Amino acid sequence: MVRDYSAFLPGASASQPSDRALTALESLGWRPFFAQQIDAEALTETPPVRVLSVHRSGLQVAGDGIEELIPPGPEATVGDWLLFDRALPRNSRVLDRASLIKRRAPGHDWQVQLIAANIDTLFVVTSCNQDFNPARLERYLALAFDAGIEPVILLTKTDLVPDPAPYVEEARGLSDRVPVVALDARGEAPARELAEWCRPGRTVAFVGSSGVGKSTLTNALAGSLAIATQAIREDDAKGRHTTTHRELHPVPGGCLLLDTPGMRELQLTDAAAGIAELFEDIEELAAGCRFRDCAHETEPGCAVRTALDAGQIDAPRLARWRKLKAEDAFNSASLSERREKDRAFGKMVRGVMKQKSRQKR
Ligand SMILES: Nc1nc2c(ncn2[C@@H]2O[C@H](COP(=O)(O)OP(=O)(O)OP(=O)(O)O)[C@@H](O)[C@H]2O)c(=O)[nH]1
Ligand SMILES: [Zn+2]
Repeated sequence: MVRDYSAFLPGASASQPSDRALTALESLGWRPFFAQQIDAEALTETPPVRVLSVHRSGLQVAGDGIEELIPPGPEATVGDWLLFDRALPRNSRVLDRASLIKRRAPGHDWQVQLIAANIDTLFVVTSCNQDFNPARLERYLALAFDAGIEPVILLTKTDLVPDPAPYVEEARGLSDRVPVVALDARGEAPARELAEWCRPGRTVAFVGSSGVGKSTLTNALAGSLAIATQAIREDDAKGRHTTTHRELHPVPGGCLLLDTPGMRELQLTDAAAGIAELFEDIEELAAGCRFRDCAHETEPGCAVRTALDAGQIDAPRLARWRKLKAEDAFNSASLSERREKDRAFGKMVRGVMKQKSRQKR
């Protein structure tokens, strides 16, 4: 079949998607950022498909008239765009990502795991009660910034407090770049209040602690769509039937909702850029300290302490910045240490092999 992909070529997006009905690809999140990475010929030869979920048996993908299970091979995660190679599916190329969430693998293995790609909005969810914790919110915000995603803070359970205003105020104080929405997650409010971010073709996800209302919000957006039980049957590479769960859900008439187990318990990995963005003011001050490695404690000429003493920055916020920096340094150091160890091990193995081959001669 010949398809007209001209609308996806660079420069062809003069009309905003909202002016007209979205094409099949656009409803899956396709936009100029991805189209710009390929030429028209590649578009017809290797049609773009989006990864809906990742399984041991492969990648569940969807495109314009395409629903396939690609065998394991491409280093992709849920939300990724691939150029589907029909002849050699495992060679399908992963397109550059607009955003990427990764994390340190759980346990004592320091490997980086890809969690989700191409999310547009990350809703950082907390409730107006004891779950509300500025340090945890900042951790998620830094992670979002680091991943290249615009975060939005969502305060749920407003119906359970006499006045949600103090929570809203504190959340607003975390960053002037992050919108804050407070609502009752049950009922009509989410569809209405989140419409700005949940437009067709946009990809959104919820993060937050257990019990804050992520499933409730998901159901509120998805309406009758029972996401938790939405299983798909597929044949794996060996023709066996498997039942899997889709993790990227097209919401009828709306956005794409990314709901994957990996989004829970996220840790910071190499998130220095995100922390720097969130604490821009403190980082700027720190750049003015006399010593480059200033710990902002007792060093002379410390611009951070001066600002603190002058009441220009908030002491608890400074403490949280320090903790996030320390945590990120620890995680990142562990990664590079591991790489260092791997190199040393590789060198040792090569040394032994050389010796052996010499002995054989
Ligand atoms: N009153 C009220 N209850 C809410 C609100 N949001 C969620 N709940 C309730 O809080 C409980 C937990 O909500 P969930 O949506 O399951 O929370 P979750 O974040 O998905 O939790 P996990 O699945 O454990 O990660 C449920 O009983 C919800 O009905 C809200 O805004 N107001
Ligand atoms: Zn200092």
